[in-house]
Amino acid sequence: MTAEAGLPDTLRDLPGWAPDAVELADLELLLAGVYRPLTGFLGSFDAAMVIAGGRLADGTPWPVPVTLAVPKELTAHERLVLQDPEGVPLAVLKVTEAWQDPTSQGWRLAGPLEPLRSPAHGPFHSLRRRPDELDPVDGPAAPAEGGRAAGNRLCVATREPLHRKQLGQIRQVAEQLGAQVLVLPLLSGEHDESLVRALLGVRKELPEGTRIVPVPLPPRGDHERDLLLRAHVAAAYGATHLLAEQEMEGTAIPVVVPEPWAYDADVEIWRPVARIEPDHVQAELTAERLGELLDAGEPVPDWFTPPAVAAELARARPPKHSRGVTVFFTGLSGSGKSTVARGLADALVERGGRTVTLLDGDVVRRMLSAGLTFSKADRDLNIRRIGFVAAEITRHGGVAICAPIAPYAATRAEVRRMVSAAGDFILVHVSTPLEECERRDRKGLYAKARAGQIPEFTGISDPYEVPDDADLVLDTSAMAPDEAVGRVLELMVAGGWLRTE
Ligand SMILES: Nc1ncnc2c1ncn2[C@@H]1O[C@H](COP(=O)(O)OS(=O)(=O)O)[C@@H](OP(=O)(O)O)[C@H]1O
Ligand SMILES: Nc1ncnc2c1ncn2[C@@H]1O[C@H](COP(=O)(O)OP(=O)(O)O)[C@@H](O)[C@H]1O
Repeated sequence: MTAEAGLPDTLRDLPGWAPDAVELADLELLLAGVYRPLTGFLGSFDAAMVIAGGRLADGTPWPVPVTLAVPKELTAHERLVLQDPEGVPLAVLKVTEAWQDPTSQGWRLAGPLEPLRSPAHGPFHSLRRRPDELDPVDGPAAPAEGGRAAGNRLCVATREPLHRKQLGQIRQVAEQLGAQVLVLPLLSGEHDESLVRALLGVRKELPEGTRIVPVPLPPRGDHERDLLLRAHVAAAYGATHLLAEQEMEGTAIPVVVPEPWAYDADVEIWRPVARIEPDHVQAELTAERLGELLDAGEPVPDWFTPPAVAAELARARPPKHSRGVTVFFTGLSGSGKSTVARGLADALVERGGRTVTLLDGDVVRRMLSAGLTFSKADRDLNIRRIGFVAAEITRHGGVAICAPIAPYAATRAEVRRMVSAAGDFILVHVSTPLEECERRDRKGLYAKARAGQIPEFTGISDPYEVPDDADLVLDTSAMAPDEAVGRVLELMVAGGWLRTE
């Protein structure tokens, strides 16, 4: 793969590489100066020091390894063009080190970056700002009661919408610090538009002059290091304080933990708990209860969150009966996947109210995956393709029914992750024993496999990893097809994906 035409001649012959989503976010932040003092991807020594002790090799605190994974073939080059997923060149990496990750053994490239152009798409791209594009904090805010510190900027870096409680807390802390507020919606690739819209929707509830600047910062899976990184990002954007839910030592700028607030149901107002009369009723809506309301399509109460936020919450997590869902059947050849999947698709179409797409194993092999073999690599690719299509169907609120063998647990888990980012996922293991499948031998394939005419035949000469995470297990040797379909429908009704008839 070489970089696209349109590049300066000197770069046109360089190899190109499209980093994954987290690396691209890192690239954008590196190029924008948000990750200063970092100017490129880390080498082995820096990465090891960061992982072990949260510091670069020169002792500078840095919380997360910012690294770039590449295939081994790309490790022999001195320069590499980094591209977005569509092949648009973003930067040139000047390779200073090719190294192998000691845990995964995967290859990494380190080195400084030379920007070519800024990544220029994604929802709300027009709101993005480099730190140097943000106005400096203008002097002291209009002085209120007594001496306020000059030039304070309070950063609220969030992956969640702000409800009435957080809005009250932010107003209180900003007032105490005399600070301008900077809200950084942290984009992770999932429901980003909803998050930004929900935050724009409450701008008028935030102190005047509040800025909202989306920043691509997917979570790293370690709460503490995530918070440390947020503090670095906030500092790069000129923040003097970071609002957080927990105290933390060693942050780039001080963390401010707001005092607890609650809803005083007697006077119908959110306020600091310390200011609520002891005999007044305090109300809260737990995350769990909020999820239940959204799943059931019930309104989120106005006392909890402004209507603009409630509307975005409902859009990001629609009621289950209209939320996209993938029903993924897995099992041996002849176990009954196609029969039950087809029966389920028919039953759903008959009930109405849902759009249904059936991605049967055999049909996919003729269409999406024509030409693929039954090697492990090709089976995995086949399942990933099915997962990609199912995730898109799910994202658009449809029901995707898939019925491949999908013999490998890790690949099924990958599909579960892809789909779950877009909606819901139900795994049905059609567990009909091999003897029964072989007895049925509808296509005569088992006989051929036993005769050695089909190498790598699942269950005979190729593995099938039995799922331990199935939401439903169906042994069709002991039930009629209608009953098997009925079981899946029951599960979908019980789970709220279908309304009771
Ligand atoms: N070697 C080998 N192993 C398993 N199956 C084989 C093989 N060769 C051909 N077939 C036929 O292909 C169907 C399975 O394709 P899948 O796409 O579902 O398989 S996989 O998920 O990619 O493993 C499967 O269809 P089903 O019987 O519907 O499962 C078989 O008919
Ligand atoms: N309860 C059942 N559910 C599904 N199939 C059944 C059942 N009982 C018998 N069968 C038969 O088993 C065979 C299963 O084939 P198929 O649905 O193509 O399986 P797969 O897609 O897993 O290869 C069909 O001939 C079907 O009629």
